[in-house]
Amino acid sequence: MTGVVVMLVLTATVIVTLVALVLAERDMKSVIGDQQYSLLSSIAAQVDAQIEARKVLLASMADTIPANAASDPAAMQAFVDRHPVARKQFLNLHIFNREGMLLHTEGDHTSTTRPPNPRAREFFERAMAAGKPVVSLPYKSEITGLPSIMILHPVRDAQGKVAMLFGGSIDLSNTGFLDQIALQKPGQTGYLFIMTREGILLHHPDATRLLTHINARPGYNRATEMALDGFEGWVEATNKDGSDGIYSYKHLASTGWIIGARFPVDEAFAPMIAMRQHALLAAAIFAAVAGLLAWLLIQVLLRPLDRLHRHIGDIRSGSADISVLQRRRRDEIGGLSIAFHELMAEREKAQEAIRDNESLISNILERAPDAFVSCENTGIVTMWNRAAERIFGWSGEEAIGRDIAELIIPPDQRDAHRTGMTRFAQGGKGPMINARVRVTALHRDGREIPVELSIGSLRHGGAYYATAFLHDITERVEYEQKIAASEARFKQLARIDTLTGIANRLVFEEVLQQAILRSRRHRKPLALAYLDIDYFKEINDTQGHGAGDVVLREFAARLVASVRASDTVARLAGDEFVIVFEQVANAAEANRLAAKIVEAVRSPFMLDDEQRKVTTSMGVALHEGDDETCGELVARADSALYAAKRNGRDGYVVGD
Ligand SMILES: Nc1nc2c(ncn2[C@@H]2O[C@H](COP(=O)(O)OP(=O)(O)OP(=O)(O)O)[C@@H](O)[C@H]2O)c(=O)[nH]1
Repeated sequence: MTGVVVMLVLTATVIVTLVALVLAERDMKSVIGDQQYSLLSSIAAQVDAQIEARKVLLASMADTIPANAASDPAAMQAFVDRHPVARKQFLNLHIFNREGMLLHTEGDHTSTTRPPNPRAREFFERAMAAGKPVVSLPYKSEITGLPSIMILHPVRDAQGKVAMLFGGSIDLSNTGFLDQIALQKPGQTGYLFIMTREGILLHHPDATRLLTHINARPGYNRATEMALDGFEGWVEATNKDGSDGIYSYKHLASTGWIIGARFPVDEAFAPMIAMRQHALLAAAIFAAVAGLLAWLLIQVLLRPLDRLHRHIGDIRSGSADISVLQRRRRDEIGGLSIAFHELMAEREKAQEAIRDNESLISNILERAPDAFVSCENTGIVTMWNRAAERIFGWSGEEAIGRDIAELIIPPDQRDAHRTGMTRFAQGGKGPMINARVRVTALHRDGREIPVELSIGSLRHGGAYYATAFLHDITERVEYEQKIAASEARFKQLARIDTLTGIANRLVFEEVLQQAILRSRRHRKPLALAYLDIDYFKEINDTQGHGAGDVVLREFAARLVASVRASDTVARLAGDEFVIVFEQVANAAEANRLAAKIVEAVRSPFMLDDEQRKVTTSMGVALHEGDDETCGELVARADSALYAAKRNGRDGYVVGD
């Protein structure tokens, strides 16, 4: 954070400095340009003044020039000698006739009578027409070979007619005419130059370019084009060598020439660049100092926060308790300490509650009546309570850290167990999770124990655990087995007549129904016999109920012994019995069977070592595959029985 603050201070300082520099440089450039143009205007005024002064000088001399000066060199010489100033101001003084023929030259004492060239001719005519001094176009001096100009003044005779032309030539390089200009060049590397409005250079630091056109060099300079178009003022432009400069242009009032100045940007802005470097350096130093101060300030401000941080670390490591927090401070740190103290106090309380809960849960699990086992998803046991020790025979110490499969899973179930654990480890729940199932577990001694298993899954500390309650149901299974055996006996009992041991009414009804169906299917008749012991009540009454029971048992036994195994003998109630004969060929066979049974009963019964004659009456009904119901068949057999009774008992009747 401190670094961020320092960086912010540094960045802000640099940005402010750069913005200030950009604004200052823009203003400074404007100042330099304006200054440059002012200087140039002043120089232009000086040049104008120099030309005007020479014009005036020439005019004043022309007024006093001797009339014979053109024809008498001595007179001309004497005249010039009387004007030493003119000798200094002009390279040569000349006298021309009206046709432009040079009549006399003073200075180098050479003379020529050559007629003027067309350009000179035009210049002479202009001078004569003007009637006042005029300045020539620049030309190359025949004497010096240097750029020169000439001021020409018409000289009039007594009649006011132009008698001759008086001229003074000026060497633009050597007469000191422009020396002052050169001295006022901008900076060290800047320079001044003069060109005609057509672009012919009259003055330039590069002497080879004199009297050549400014655009004789290939390339383009926007400032030059602007100047040739009449621009006055200053402008920033790139020259033909690719170098930037500030260009100023001013037109001379006297000649229309353009005086220009070039000030290279490198030099013009050198102070500004230096100032920029100084400013940036100063800004950097300022920023560094400000950043350092900010850092120190932050350190001081953060010291209490550091202390708080240290205290929190001590509290976390356990080397201090929450009382070390400085809650008396009346600042933000104090507020933070109070809030943190409260938070820690609440946390400690919550942790204590969690510990209590964990201890309670641990105790509950440890003392649970059922075995509680937890294991990692690899099967390694992590918890094993007392009930697990008791039920499976392994102590907690022995079991924890071992594979649950080795401890309690019967060998034939281990493959299935491992498949389930692998699926659990891969995140799948499997059908066993959250289900209550009855399985077999293994005791340490090899016994298989039936258990009721409830498996759950638990995520703790980023890992998944399988948890299981195993309830030993050995006693329940034994009890259930006993109940099942008892119930089986009770069915059995429900289907047997307890006194005689033969089928009861329930079985009879089932058997009859099935027999009728079979009879219809196989188209074989069946016979139903309905029997009743004759005068049975009398036996009970005379010899007691026990003797009656003996008769009933013996009677049933004789019936069973008299029929085929596929036939069914049942006692309906009291002394009433029935026999279902399956696959009876016809009524004749039914008669034969009935006779055989009646005969079998006739043999005396042994009651209390006494013989007693017992007889039975029997009604038989034949069923031959029609739609007759069980009830209808029984009713027919019953009425046949009554018919037998009516016939005097101890006999049978086979019904229609
Ligand atoms: N000892 C004994 N007697 C029974 C039992 N069930 C019914 N009885 C008796 O059997 C007798 C049946 O008599 P009935 O069949 O009505 O009359 P019966 O004396 O046999 O006369 P008929 O049938 O007309 O020859 C009744 O006295 C019943 O109390 C039993 O399980 N044991």
